Amino acid sequence: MAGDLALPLIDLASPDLDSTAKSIRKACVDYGFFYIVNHGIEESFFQQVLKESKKFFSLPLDEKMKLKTRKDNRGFNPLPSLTLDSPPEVQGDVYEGFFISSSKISHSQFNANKWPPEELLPFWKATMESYYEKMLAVSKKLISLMALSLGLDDLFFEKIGALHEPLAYVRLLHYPGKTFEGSCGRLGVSAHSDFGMVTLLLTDGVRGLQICRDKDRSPQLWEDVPHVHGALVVNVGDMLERWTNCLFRSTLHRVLTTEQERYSVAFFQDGDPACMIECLESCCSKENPPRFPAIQCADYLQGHISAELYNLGLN
Ligand SMILES: O=C(O)CCC(=O)C(=O)O
Ligand SMILES: [Fe+2]
Repeated sequence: MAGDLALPLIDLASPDLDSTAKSIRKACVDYGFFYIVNHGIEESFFQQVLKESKKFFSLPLDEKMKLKTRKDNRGFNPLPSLTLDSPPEVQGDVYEGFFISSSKISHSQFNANKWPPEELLPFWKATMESYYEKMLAVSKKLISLMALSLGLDDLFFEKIGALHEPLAYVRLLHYPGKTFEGSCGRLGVSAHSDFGMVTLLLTDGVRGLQICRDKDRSPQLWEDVPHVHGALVVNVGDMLERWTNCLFRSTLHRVLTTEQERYSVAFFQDGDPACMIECLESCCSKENPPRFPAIQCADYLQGHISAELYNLGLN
């Protein structure tokens, strides 16, 4: 039976950094999911981003397909989205998406952003670029609080280069609701954990997101993550789970198909490909030795990013 979860709510503007760090640590250990409020982003801007996203997904399919994502992992992916291990009879997840990354950095294997024509959507590019920059700043603040929560210097992840030229993405998601025939028995997004450092998720109030706190429990228990007005949902990704030697949890989550259309916007902070991911000393001991060898972020991402491209039917 699924139920509503009362996830921890963290106030990013609290002057008491120690207490904020403690709450973040507890949330990352207990759930790997929490809300942040007072992150500095106006609700009206969230509404603008969701409105622009809706305008894009409302364009005719041939217009959207002009921006189809290629090997660069940027642009449009049409509905339905296939998963890596989908058997042929499975028809894929019921969402369409759009990926945007940094306009400044061009890591060799990744190209430039794709944008819908200005004549069609005049404020689109500016809105999305601004959202990307704002999310980048919030993710950095959050990661510095996470570092504090681990007994490290607040700039620890900056100093080891993890945030120098980070690979990060805004992913607009549209779940079509009952306008799409054939949702029956399918999921909006199949069960997965995010592979990066942290994800910041903006939701529009339509239900659908669920988490499974114990993936080994049988049967699995899926709990609803309700929308909280003005808040962003944060989740720890596999990369940070690895850094913290599994102290922080990268929790399984999924999205149900819904009657109503649903829009969400995820921001994935995946770290700088040049940095090393190595279990933190403060998370290891004689009794709890490192569970993972050190790995360069680029090598770690390789498998995941190509898996992601595979998901989009590109390989
Ligand atoms: O749309 C949502 O609520 C979650 C999407 C998600 O989990 C993802 O894009 O990784
Ligand atoms: Fe996710």
